[in-house]
Amino acid sequence: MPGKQVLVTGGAGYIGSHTVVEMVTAGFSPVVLDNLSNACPESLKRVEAITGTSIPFYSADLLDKPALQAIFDKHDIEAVVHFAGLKAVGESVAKPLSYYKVNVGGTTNLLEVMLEKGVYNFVFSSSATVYGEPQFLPITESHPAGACINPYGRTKYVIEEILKDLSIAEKNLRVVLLRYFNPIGAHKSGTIGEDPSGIPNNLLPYVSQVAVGRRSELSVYGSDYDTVDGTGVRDYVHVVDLALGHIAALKKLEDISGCKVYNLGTGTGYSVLQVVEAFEKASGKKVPYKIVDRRAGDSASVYADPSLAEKELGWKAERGLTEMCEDCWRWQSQNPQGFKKD
Ligand SMILES: NC(=O)c1ccc[n+]([C@@H]2O[C@H](COP(=O)([O-])OP(=O)(O)OC[C@H]3O[C@@H](n4cnc5c(N)ncnc54)[C@H](O)[C@@H]3O)[C@@H](O)[C@H]2O)c1
Ligand SMILES: CC(=O)N[C@H]1[C@@H](OP(=O)(O)OP(=O)(O)OC[C@H]2O[C@@H](n3ccc(=O)[nH]c3=O)[C@H](O)[C@@H]2O)O[C@H](CO)[C@@H](O)[C@@H]1O
Repeated sequence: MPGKQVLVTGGAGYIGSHTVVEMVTAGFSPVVLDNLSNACPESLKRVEAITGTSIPFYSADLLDKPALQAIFDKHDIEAVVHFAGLKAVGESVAKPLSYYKVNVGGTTNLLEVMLEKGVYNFVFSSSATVYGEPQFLPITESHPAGACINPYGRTKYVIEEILKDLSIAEKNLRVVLLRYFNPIGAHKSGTIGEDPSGIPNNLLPYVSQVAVGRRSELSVYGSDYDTVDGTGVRDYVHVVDLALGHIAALKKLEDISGCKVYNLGTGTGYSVLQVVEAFEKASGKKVPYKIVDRRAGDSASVYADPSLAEKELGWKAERGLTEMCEDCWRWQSQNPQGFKKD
């Protein structure tokens, strides 16, 4: 559906902003909704600079139904790519109601408005977190899901189930659920990237903030796992590859019915120490670290079988770990304080 308008919720955020760039390149017309609770308007200004296109933007909340209705009234929306939501695992344990309200309630609001306005194409940001502790590797889409270990993960699983139920009840509805593994990296320009507020929870933002001098050393959570060097193994996927996965999903919506589920990962796992080494090489900076206790809820190894996405979406991650680290470093070194204070 090139040329058609696509509502991108959370489009000012990390994955959303990269996806908006690729949507414009692919000929779609994104319309962004974001309440800026975890993003800066600057990110969209930079997306506009990269693409040379003006992007319609609404500073609105998913929980504000009239605001959602007004956007659908103003634009001829053909599909929705739904990134908006809360994503901090620790915060979800402390504030589960906020997570259920925003992630689940926000999504049901959005779906109600879509159906009311006759919009039936939906792509959802899910997560490998829905698989819980891996029972086998690599993880295929048929791996059992739902045994999530935190409220954030449960909101993703609940939303997936809602979408499956709804796509049975609403015969016109077409849904693609994308289960991301570990998105890292940044756009080649180095002008957009991941900009976490506060102390980063995830590995790459922490490593890059150590490399740029914002933090003194990395804590490596455990070195006694049954992995190549004892540290945790994950499937890191370049955010631009991930963004391209959404383009493939949007195109797929044209020829499916019901709800389809795809893993988006590379299929290769790297340990924490392998990532640190690759980042040091890419940045030319030392990343001091200390080994500490395991983090509660962490698995030894998690990586995808991404072959279904290749077969059915024609999508395959093309960018390797070196490129992910180089691009992450370009963003971090050009924007040491993220979007806010340069
Ligand atoms: N980054 C990851 O590692 C990862 C992994 C798996 C899944 N996901 C999912 O992908 C999506 C995007 O993740 P991201 O890393 O880009 O996160 P992000 O926080 O950068 O982006 C989410 C965006 O949603 C906006 N938002 C939050 N609540 C909102 C609300 N009530 N109304 C309107 N906008 C709201 C935020 O301001 C932010 O810009 C999320 O749904 C996340 O759960 C992320
Ligand atoms: C238990 C937990 O929080 N899991 C979340 C974490 O996954 P996940 O654990 O896969 O991703 P992270 O980036 O947090 O961690 C990757 C690897 O690096 C290690 N590591 C991480 C940070 C650090 O400072 N030091 C360190 O050693 C971890 O132990 C892990 O082995 O982020 C995902 C993306 O937001 C969420 O979907 C997961 O629910």
